[in-house]
Amino acid sequence: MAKLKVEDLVVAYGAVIAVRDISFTVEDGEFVSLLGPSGCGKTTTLRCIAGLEGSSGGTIRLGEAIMAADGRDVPPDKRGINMVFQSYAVWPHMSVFENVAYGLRIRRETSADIERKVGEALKIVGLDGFAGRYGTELSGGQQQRVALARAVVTSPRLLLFDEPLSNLDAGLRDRMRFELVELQRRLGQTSLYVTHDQSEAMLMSDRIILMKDGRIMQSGTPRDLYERPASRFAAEFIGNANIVEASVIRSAGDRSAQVSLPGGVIVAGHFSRGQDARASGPVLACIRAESISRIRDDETGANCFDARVETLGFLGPLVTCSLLLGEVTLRAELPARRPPVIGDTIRVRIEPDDVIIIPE
Ligand SMILES: Nc1ncnc2c1ncn2[C@@H]1O[C@H](COP(=O)(O)OP(=O)(O)OP(=O)(O)O)[C@@H](O)[C@H]1O
Repeated sequence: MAKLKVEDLVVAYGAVIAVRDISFTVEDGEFVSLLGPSGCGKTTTLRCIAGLEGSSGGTIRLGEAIMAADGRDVPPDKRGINMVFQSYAVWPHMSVFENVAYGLRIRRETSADIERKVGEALKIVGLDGFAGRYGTELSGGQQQRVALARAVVTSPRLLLFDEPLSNLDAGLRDRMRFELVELQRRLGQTSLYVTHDQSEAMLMSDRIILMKDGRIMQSGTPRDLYERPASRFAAEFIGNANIVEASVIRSAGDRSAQVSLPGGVIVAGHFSRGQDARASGPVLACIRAESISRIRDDETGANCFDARVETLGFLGPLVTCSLLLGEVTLRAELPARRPPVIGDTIRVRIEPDDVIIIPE
């Protein structure tokens, strides 16, 4: 296992620049996700690290070794990196045992070692007892486990995942997310994971690198990105955010300010990096659906408002509704136990700390 260091990486396909000068590290044993919308360059970055795509500029280091520099790339089979694909890529004409043993046979390991290592890898992924089955005799989830066993059996220095769970049905995908992280933690395997699914990245990652148009927009722990989005893009991509055009009118100390929204004033207590609670002017206020709570009709204080219920949808434990506050419509999620009715005026509160001010 080793630390991955990517510096100023550029990948161009002719005139199309897929990755624009990005830098990041994945520490030894860390699980990091590249997250972003379709076409943002995450798969290209991953494939370039694997050596399946050439770099056009920048450096990729794994531990002390240089994998790519100045457009010169080490071949994929010399990198000590394994990759798990969305398509499983399990060979149907080979048994599970042979699928997993393949990388060890290429390395000319002894039969005894192959037997032992394949046995251990199949046990790790919960497939002991399946060694003799063929690829065609396995479910999608089982095939994905074979792909995982094949990836870990050679103890690579780095594991790469390209949307490995997106072909599985919702229930199995949920289970495999937890299993995969549990496996990664147990093996202490340095891992880089590509996904466009924000909840998957939030659930699984030590750190998330959020990409857009070939660039890194923000990186940090899932909590950092959720609580301190640095841009409208980050606020909208991660979690349920209402984004409202606003203007800081008066500072209320170093860490909070009064902010005017269409039809009202709200106290904001959270300022994203680069935003100063003392500076006035146009900004965006980010209010997450789950930070709006219903209170008693007679409650007063900072950020207590009357709101008219305009739409309502049942989500099981919660109802999702649009609320008209002043002239602003906000999406809120409220407990379903005592649901409001469309047309009701209800009293709500928004914690000042849950109002995040981001650059316009
Ligand atoms: N072989 C190629 N030739 C030309 N352009 C390419 C090639 N592969 C990718 N691109 C372009 O590079 C950009 C980044 O693509 P990439 O596949 O890395 O995005 P992505 O974020 O992984 O998207 P997705 O989630 O849809 O796979 C896109 O604009 C894509 O059209």
